[in-house]
Order: sequence, then C-alpha cells, then structure tokens
Amino acid sequence: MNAKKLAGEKAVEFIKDGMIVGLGTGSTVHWSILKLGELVKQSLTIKGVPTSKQTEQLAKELGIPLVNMSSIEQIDITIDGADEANPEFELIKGGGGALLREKMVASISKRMIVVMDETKYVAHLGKFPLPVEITQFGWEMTSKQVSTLGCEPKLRVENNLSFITDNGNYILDCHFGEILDAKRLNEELNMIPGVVENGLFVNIADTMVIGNSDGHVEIIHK
Ligand SMILES: O=C(CO)[C@H](O)[C@H](O)COP(=O)(O)O
Repeated sequence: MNAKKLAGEKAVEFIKDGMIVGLGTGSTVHWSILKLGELVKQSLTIKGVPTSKQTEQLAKELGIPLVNMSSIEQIDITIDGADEANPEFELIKGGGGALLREKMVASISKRMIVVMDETKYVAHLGKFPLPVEITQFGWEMTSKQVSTLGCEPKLRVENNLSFITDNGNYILDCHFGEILDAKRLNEELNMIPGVVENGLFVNIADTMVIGNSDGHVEIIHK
C-alpha cells in the first residue's frame, strides 16, 4: 500500500465547495492535489494558493483555479506534508525547500492538515535535519551564528550547486539532535539577521492524517 497516497487522498475529504485551499509541496500532498484536480473536473469549486513554483505548475496542469496570496484575507484549509511531526503537532518542514511559502500560507489558514506516512510521526523532533532558509548575502556569517545554537549547519547542495529556493535564498540543513523546545529554537533562529525562516512549525497544524503501509489511515485532531 502507498501510505503517502492514502494520506494525501484522505485529507481531501475535508475540502468543501467554495473553499480557498492552501496547496502544499512534496510527494505526499502531490496525491491530494491530483485528487483535487479530479474533483474540480467533476464539479468542485475551489481556489488554490500554491506554496511553490512546482505546486503552482501542477495545479495549473490539473485545471485547479489559483488565487494570489495578496488578494485574500484568509485561507480555509491548507493541506501540506511534513518531514517530521510529534504528538504536540509540532513539525519539521522544508525537506523540499519550500518552507517559507509553506509557513506563510499555513499561517493565514484557519486550519492546517498535515499529510504523511507513519515514518514521519515521531516522539521527538530532530532526527531530520532542520532546514533554515537564509539570504545568499553573508551566508557564511549567518551559518556561524546559527551554529552557536547547537548544530553544524550544512549548506544544501543539489547537482553540485548550492540549492536556491523559489525566493532566491540558500538553505542550511541543521542537525540539532533531539529538539526539546521547538518554540524557543524557532524564535532564536528567526532572531538571527540573515535567517529568513526556519522549518519548525509550532502552533500551526491542527489535524494530522497519517497513512500506514498496512492500508489504514489515522486522523488525529488537536
Ligand atoms: O516541507 C516540505 C517541502 O518543503 C514537504 O512537505 C516535506 O518535505 C515532506 O515531503 P514529502 O511529502 O515528499 O515526504
């Protein structure tokens, strides 16, 4: 059983006619977007707010009408994946590099539904290195300052080149070990000049849809 597909498709059951829907990024929410595309072709009327260029392109190909963030006040529901989630509904996101737009979209959503397979649901965050988006300008200095919080930041590289986000920034992947105070680390990271945003989502998600390889789907509400 494809656990990501199970979770991704299940989450779409929360979407109702007329909603503005935040469209996350990644291989799990991909299934949600495909399903939404199918439903839109039938009769569902929604407007999507994409969290990355990749998602924007997919939504356009599927005929999902899109709306610009700047022309709306609020999003009804955002569906997005996560790299890790704990029972406190705290997340690490940004494995795909879309964390800034993902956090902006989720932060104006009445509800954020996280879709994942069971391997992402963990007791403590921190096995997955925390992505931190930083400006290209002065990145070495920013990296040094991030390291003082207790990690060895690694500049993300793709195809032998520095990875560049949709916003023109770099990503540091930061292994902090077990993150016991996500709220504090989130605040401390974002206080560093040069840090644009980090992948910790605290007090944002309210529903988790977890697909299991044995075929069952668990839905947990905050
Ligand atoms: O945060 C993300 C992208 O920035 C993704 O949601 C996260 O990496 C999970 O991806 P996937 O569903 O492919 O495992």
